[in-house]
Amino acid sequence: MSEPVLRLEDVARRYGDLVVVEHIEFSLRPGETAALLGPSGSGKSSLLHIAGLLEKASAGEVHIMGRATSKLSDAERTHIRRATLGFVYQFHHLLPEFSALGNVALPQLIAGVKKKKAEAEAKRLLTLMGLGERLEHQPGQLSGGEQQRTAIARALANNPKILLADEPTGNLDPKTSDVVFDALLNLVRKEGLSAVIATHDQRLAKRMDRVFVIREQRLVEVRKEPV
Ligand SMILES: Nc1ncnc2c1ncn2[C@@H]1O[C@H](COP(=O)(O)OP(=O)(O)OP(=O)(O)O)[C@@H](O)[C@H]1O
Repeated sequence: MSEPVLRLEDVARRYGDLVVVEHIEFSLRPGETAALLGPSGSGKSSLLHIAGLLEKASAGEVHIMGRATSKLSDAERTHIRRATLGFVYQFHHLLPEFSALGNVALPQLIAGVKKKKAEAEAKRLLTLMGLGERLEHQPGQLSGGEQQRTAIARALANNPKILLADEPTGNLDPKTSDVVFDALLNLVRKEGLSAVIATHDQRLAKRMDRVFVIREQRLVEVRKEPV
């Protein structure tokens, strides 16, 4: 069996006296996709932020590609995050003055990739997301679903190993949500990525390899049975 790309070991998140989650054990292998379900306020975003090294756990350890991260400096955590992780949020956070191509190329340019190569990769990803005809459109000229597909392409632009998505279709109508979710899963599988996707939508969750739910501060694997 291959080593997990992501492992949470006895992780807890507390805010003062409020225990959001505790004793969280989770591991994800290369190429696996996992859905993260749970009622509003149960801690899905908190867990994704901890797994994505955006926040520190109150207790426990986060291993990324086999490396324990809790004792690393902020700079080292940022380095691992940029090299290994891609993020998609409910709201796309695209830069309005840049084209779709520019938005997807930008993280690569920041990482030091040459402009021509960055734009070629941006074009490849946007085309895979069905936006080959929309490369020069600015976010304001794109539909909500197209904006979110651009944000997904941007999350994959630095060739991450793990995609972390927080309600990536939560802001879309059901039909658009299906189209965007399909595009997301297809791209994740084609690129051989692992992914954790927080969602309220059990129907979408069932299309992932594994299904987890946060219940009474704990993470429970429910697989594909009804939650
Ligand atoms: N910075 C903070 N300070 C205090 N409490 C916080 C903070 N951030 C989150 N919380 C609390 O932690 C709990 C979990 O929040 P979180 O955003 O992780 O839940 P969620 O499952 O993602 O919710 P939703 O589905 O509504 O986005 C909530 O009760 C929230 O109020």
